[in-house]
Amino acid sequence: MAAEPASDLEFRAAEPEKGSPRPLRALASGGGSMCLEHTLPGEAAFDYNTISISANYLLERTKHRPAIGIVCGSGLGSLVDHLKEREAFPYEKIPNFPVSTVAGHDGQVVFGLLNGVPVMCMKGRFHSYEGYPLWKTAMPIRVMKLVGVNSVIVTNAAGGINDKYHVGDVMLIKDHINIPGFAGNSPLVGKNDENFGPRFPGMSNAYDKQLRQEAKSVVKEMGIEESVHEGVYVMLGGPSYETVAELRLLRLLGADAVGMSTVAEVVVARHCGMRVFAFSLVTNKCIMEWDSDEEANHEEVIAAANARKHHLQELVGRMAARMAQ
Ligand SMILES: O=P(O)(O)O[C@@H]1C[C@H](O)[C@@H](CO)O1
Ligand SMILES: Nc1nc2[nH]cnc2c(=O)[nH]1
Repeated sequence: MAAEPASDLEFRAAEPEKGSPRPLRALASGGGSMCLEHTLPGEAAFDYNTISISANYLLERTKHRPAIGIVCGSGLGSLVDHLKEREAFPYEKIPNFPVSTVAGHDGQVVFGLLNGVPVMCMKGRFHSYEGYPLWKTAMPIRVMKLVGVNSVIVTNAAGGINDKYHVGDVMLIKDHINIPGFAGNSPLVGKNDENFGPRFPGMSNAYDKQLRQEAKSVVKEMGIEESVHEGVYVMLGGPSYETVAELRLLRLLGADAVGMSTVAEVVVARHCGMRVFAFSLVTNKCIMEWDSDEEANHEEVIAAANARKHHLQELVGRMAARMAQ
C-alpha cells in the first residue's frame, strides 16, 4: 500500500489548477444607460488533476480495482450492505468530495465484491437541490472513471407517471428527458476537459441496449417480469414534487417516471465513454388528478425503497455478474 498522505486537510485545500476557467460573467446591454449583469452561479468544474487527487486517495487505500460502479438512489443504499471484503470511505474524508445532506443517502464510497465481482459504490448521491452545481453532483462519476470503472449501474427512486406503473415496480431506463439541460444547465457546461471526453458528446445511445437486454433476461430469471417496465425518466431539479399540471405536461412529453437525479451522472458517464445501465424504483404513483387530496412525500419514497430492497439487490448483483463477463 502506498504511503499515507501528510494529512487529509492538505487534500481538502486542493484548488483547481491555475488557468482553469473562472465562473462565466456575461454582460448584456439593455439599451440606453441600462446594463444588466448576469453571473452564472457556482465555481468552475474540478479539473483532471483535482479529480485525480480524489481517485488516488481511494486507490491508495483500497485493494479493490473495480471496473463496475454503482450509484445508489434514495433508500437504496442497502444495496451495498452485502458486499464481501467491504472497504468504506466516508465522503467527508475523501479530498474534494461533496457531502450528502439527504435522508436515505448515507455518504460513503464503498468498495467490495458483489457476487465475486469488484465494485465501487456510491452509498448516497448528490442532488442539485442540495445546492450543488450539476457538475459537482456528477463529479463522483469522474472519480470512478479515474479509479478504473468503465461501466456504471445508476439507480434512483422515482414517481410513476405512466398509469400502468405501481409502487414497487422497476423501470429499466431506456432514455431520459433532461429538463435542466433544456435551460442550459448541464454538468458539462464550462471549459471542456478533453482528458475526460469530447466537447459535444452524443446521447442517443445513453442507456446501453445490450445491458438492457441482459437486464430483461435477469428479470425473467428472477420471475419478476410483471413488475418491470422499460421507460423514459425525466429529471427535474426539485426539491418540491410536481404539481398536477406539471405531471400532465411531463406525461405529454413522453416521460414514464420522474425524479431529481441520474441524468447528470449519466451525461458525465457517457461523456467519458462509460457504459450505462440504469433503473428507477417506482416509489410513488404521481398524482395526476386535481381533485386528489394525496401528496407525494419523501417518507413514502424511503419506505417503498425499503420494501423492495431484496429484489433490487438481486437485480443489481446479477447485472454486475453479467457486466463483468
Ligand atoms: O436520489 P434519488 O433520485 O433516488 O432520490 C429521489 C429524488 C429525491 O432526491 C428524493 C425525493 O423523495 O428521491
Ligand atoms: N421529482 C420527483 N422525484 C421523486 N422521487 C421519488 N418520487 C418522486 C416524484 O414523485 N417526483
